Amino acid sequence: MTTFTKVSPYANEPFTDFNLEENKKAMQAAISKVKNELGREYPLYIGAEKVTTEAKITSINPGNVDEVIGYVSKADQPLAEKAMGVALETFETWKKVPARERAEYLFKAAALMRARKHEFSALMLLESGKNYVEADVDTAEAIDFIEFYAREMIRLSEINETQPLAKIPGENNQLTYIPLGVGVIIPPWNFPLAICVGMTMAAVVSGNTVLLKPASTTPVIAHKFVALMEEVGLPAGVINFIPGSGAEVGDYLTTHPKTRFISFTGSKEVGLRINKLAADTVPGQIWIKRVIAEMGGKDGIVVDETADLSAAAAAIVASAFGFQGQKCSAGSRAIIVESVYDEVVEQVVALTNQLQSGLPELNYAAGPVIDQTSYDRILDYIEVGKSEGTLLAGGGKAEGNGYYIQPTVFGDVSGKARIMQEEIFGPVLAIAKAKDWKEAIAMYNDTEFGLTGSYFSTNEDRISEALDTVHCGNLYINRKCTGALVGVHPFGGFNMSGTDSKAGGYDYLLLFTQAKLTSRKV
Ligand SMILES: NC(=O)c1ccc[n+]([C@@H]2O[C@H](COP(=O)([O-])OP(=O)(O)OC[C@H]3O[C@@H](n4cnc5c(N)ncnc54)[C@H](O)[C@@H]3O)[C@@H](O)[C@H]2O)c1
Ligand SMILES: N[C@@H](CCC=O)C(=O)O
Repeated sequence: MTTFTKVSPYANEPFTDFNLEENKKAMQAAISKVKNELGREYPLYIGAEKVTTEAKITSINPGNVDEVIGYVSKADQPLAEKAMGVALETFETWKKVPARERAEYLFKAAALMRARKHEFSALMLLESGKNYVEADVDTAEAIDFIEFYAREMIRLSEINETQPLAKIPGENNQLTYIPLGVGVIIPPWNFPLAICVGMTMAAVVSGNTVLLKPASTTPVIAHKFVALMEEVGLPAGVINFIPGSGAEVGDYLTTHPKTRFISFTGSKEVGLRINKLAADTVPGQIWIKRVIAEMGGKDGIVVDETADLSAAAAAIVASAFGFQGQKCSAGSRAIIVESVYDEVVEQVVALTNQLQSGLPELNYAAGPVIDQTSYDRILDYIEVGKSEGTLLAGGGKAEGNGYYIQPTVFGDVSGKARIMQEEIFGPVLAIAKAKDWKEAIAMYNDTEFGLTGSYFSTNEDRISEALDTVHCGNLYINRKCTGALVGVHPFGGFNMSGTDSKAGGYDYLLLFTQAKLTSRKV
């Protein structure tokens, strides 16, 4: 590669306005195109080899369970081992590719993804059950991650100029950020493009090679991204695509002596397991594995009596039910000061009752949840909720040939109730009453998680105290607790929400590098 893209200042990818008929039509056309391509087979990528296995993951549309999205080959341990060998070998050449050249592959990928934006969103919508806006936001975030990390790698490679070391006579000192080695990338299904792309690209642009094991419910959209990277000419073996069972392939690679780092986003249970397994050294291992683990949340919105109550109610509903509550940032709790409790709850219930369930491709506000396991778990939690609070909206299954659940609201829930403490990861909102704003903040802080939170108030002294005392990685004032933007709201949580890696922030790439100091006598 010789000619480089001119690098403009980073800016977020704009969202599509689906109120405009032309944009709605463009998305519908993309859905029709993608539907014509459903049911294909997809291979593993191990270096330059495309491997087809007999065992397959069948990916289905959660909103219409008779529709197969695709059949994806499935890696086992011998194939994972083969991919590890290729990734190790490729690392020896990839780590020597200059940072600017590595970034160039990302700029090309971002341009191509932007040109095919609705196609990516349409496939994601069919495979994961997102509506138009949610899918569009996910694709925009994927583009943002690519653009942002490409620029970040360039910045990091020039850091000697931007952050010079203190000078002493007789020495020339330099600090450079070099890659780690082979990493295992394990994304979740709920941001099946953005998080998969962000985690993979951060590792790769930093000079590492990776084994990408996508979530088993959304492997086809992950494949589309891997195929895009092949199209832009990323050398074979830099990204090895190995869908497979988390327990089988995941555990194998987590405990592998040559695994240098594991970048995981998913549930607390799996994150803690990876952290534990990775901490044990095995014969042949000469490093401490680095684990980046972004996990679950029990996020909440606190409303005091001085707040704009209508804005608070709208934010509660958007945060609780966007993508059916299947976001780590979902506001699954609301804690409201008693003097305005009834008024806010009344508005929340009215707004929730307006959310209609139906097929994502017809752009209903409320779509399906991801699979049978989630569906059963969420319905079980709804039954728990019926004994822990007052059912105010929803409360069971919704119509449709898929995993549809009514947006559900429980009121008068105690802070210690299971539905106030445990991540449900579905369209279930628990509301609690607090005697005053201080008690409300204390209730917000009383969980093992600490990912996102919002505080609604117009009182500056309280806002100032909330900024200090609400303990979470992403705290928002007078707005919803979902929707972090790359480069604007670096994202990651405290406590059992993970390692607070701050994806989309200026520290993120440091997690995929090690700093080397060289000192030369002159
Ligand atoms: N903090 C964040 O930034 C963030 C972002 C998105 C989702 N999440 C969390 O992710 C969860 C939902 O996603 P999910 O259902 O895909 O989570 P999950 O933990 O079930 O799975 C995540 C990934 O881990 C893999 N996996 C499963 N067992 C494994 C093992 N033993 N070893 C290695 N990998 C294994 C899965 O196949 C998948 O690819 C929620 O808890 C949500 O809050 C967190
Ligand atoms: N970054 C996303 C959440 C990612 C997890 O699911 C948000 O801010 O809403």
